[in-house]
Formats: sequence, C-alpha cells, structure tokens
Amino acid sequence: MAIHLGANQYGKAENRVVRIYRDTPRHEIRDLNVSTALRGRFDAAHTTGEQGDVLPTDTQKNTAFAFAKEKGIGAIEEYALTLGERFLVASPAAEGARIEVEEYAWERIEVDGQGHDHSFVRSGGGVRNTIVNVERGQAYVVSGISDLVVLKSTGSEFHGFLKDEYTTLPETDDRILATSLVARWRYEHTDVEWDKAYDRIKALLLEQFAKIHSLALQQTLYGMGSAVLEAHPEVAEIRFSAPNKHHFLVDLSPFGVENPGEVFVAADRPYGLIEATVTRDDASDPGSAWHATPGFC
Ligand SMILES: O=c1[nH]c(=O)c2[nH]c(=O)[nH]c2[nH]1
Repeated sequence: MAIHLGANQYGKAENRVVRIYRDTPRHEIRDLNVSTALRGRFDAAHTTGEQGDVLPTDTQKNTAFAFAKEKGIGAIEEYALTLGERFLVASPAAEGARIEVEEYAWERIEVDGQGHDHSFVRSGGGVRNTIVNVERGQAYVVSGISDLVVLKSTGSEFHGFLKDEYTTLPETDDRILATSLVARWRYEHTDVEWDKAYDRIKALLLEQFAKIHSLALQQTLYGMGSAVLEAHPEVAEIRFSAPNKHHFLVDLSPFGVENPGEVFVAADRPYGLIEATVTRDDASDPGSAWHATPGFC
C-alpha cells in the first residue's frame, strides 16, 4: 500500500503568558494566550521517529515566555513576528512558523475616582488577536477581534426572502439584531502601526454596526467590511463569522398582555451563522496568511 505523510505542523498551544511591568509602583499588565506551530521538513520525525530536526514544543513554550521578558511585549503583532522569526533561526528544518496570539485586556479598578496602581478588572468589548505566518523571506499578518457582542434593539429588518413549503419565518421590518462577532483582517504588509490600526478598525466596525440600517446580517457585514477597506489601505481583505443571536418576541396574549416589541426570549441555539469575506479587487496574494485558521481558509 502506497502511503505518505501529508501536511503537518507542531507546536505548543495556548501558552498563557502574563507579563507585569513593575518598574514603577503603577504596574502595567499584558495577558496573552500564545500558540506556536512549526511546519517544514519534519518527515523523519513522523516516518522513522528520528527527532534531530525537531525543536521541542517545550522549547517553543520557553521562548514565548523568555521573549516576554527579554524583548518585552509591544503590539501583539510585533511580539508574534519576533517569535516567528526566532523559530526560523532556531529550527533550520522549519519552512514556516505560525504564531497565534490572543490578548485579554485589563482595566484599572476605579478607587476614589482614580485607576488603581495594581488592581485590574477584565475588560469586555472583544478579544484582540493576531495570526502571524512567517516563511523565509515572507511574513503574513492576519489580525482581528472575537467575542465582540453587539446588539441593536431596532433598525433591523428581514423580509423578501425565498419561501417554500417549509418556510414559517414571519417577515419583519423591526427586529433585534445581535451577534458575537468574529472579524479577521489581513494586512498587506508589516509596516503598520498595529495598535492604532486595531483601535480604529474596531471603532469603525462598531460605528458601522450602529449606523447601518440592516436588511439582513449579510448586508450589515458587507457594509462593515467595505467601510474598513475604504478607510484602511493597509488592509487587503476582511473576513467575518457572525452567529445571528436570535431574539424571539414572547407571545403574552394568553395573559391578555400586549407585547409591542418589548419582551423577547434570547435563544441560545440553534443560531444562523453568517460568514462573509470582503476583499479589495487589487488585494495581494494571501500566500499562507490564512494557513490553519479554522473557518477562515
Ligand atoms: O439576517 C438574516 N439573514 C439570514 O440569512 C436569515 N435567515 C433567517 O432565518 N433569519 C435571517 N436573518
């Protein structure tokens, strides 16, 4: 029987790297979830068990923690690029490295009207992330946000859809629109002010969600994506995955109570899952930018 090894990669997933900057009594915190993976000429490790080319996942983990101290943590994109480049140096058999970083944001706890020096509360408003793929002579950065839970209590319609004998959904010109948005955008290059770009894109996504009078979640996503591409030439494409978090009007008529769009049941599942990519016509080749990003390949 002829068989061969197919695509493979290996690394340490979900290193919870927490860096405290304590040079002054006013501490700073960076809280990351870092996953690393190397791909390349690692056939022997699988087919014969010979591990001479394998930089252990334990070493990858150690590097992630050591760099948090030695290099510090600036923008997560910068940290991921630095780690990826290091792995290509440390592992001659690696042809590519994939570094995924999620950042959990903390805010200072307010005490007597002031942010406390060393006590923090986890921020809401989504989880920032990046996926960096470095190859020898090439680097790809896809950044984004997940768990951005947004809702509008009106300004959303859904009607005119295709109907068949199984269609029961009533048409509506006024519904709740809610989602827990995942958005990932691919940068054209690495000459980017990462923090500024992230802040602006996030603000723009939220602003557009609020402003767009929605005829469907699909139309809202396309509008949000177009606004990002129009305002950010450094972004080649943006991809969305948006669960439609249905809110159903509760029938209060059995109790003789009217319910003109005021009391809803928030359904957990099932949910519509709306996914879309919005791309610039002249976007560069994505290369391995989306490599091993579930749901975004
Ligand atoms: O915004 C929506 N898009 C759909 O495709 C869809 N399908 C559905 O049942 N409700 C909705 N809402």
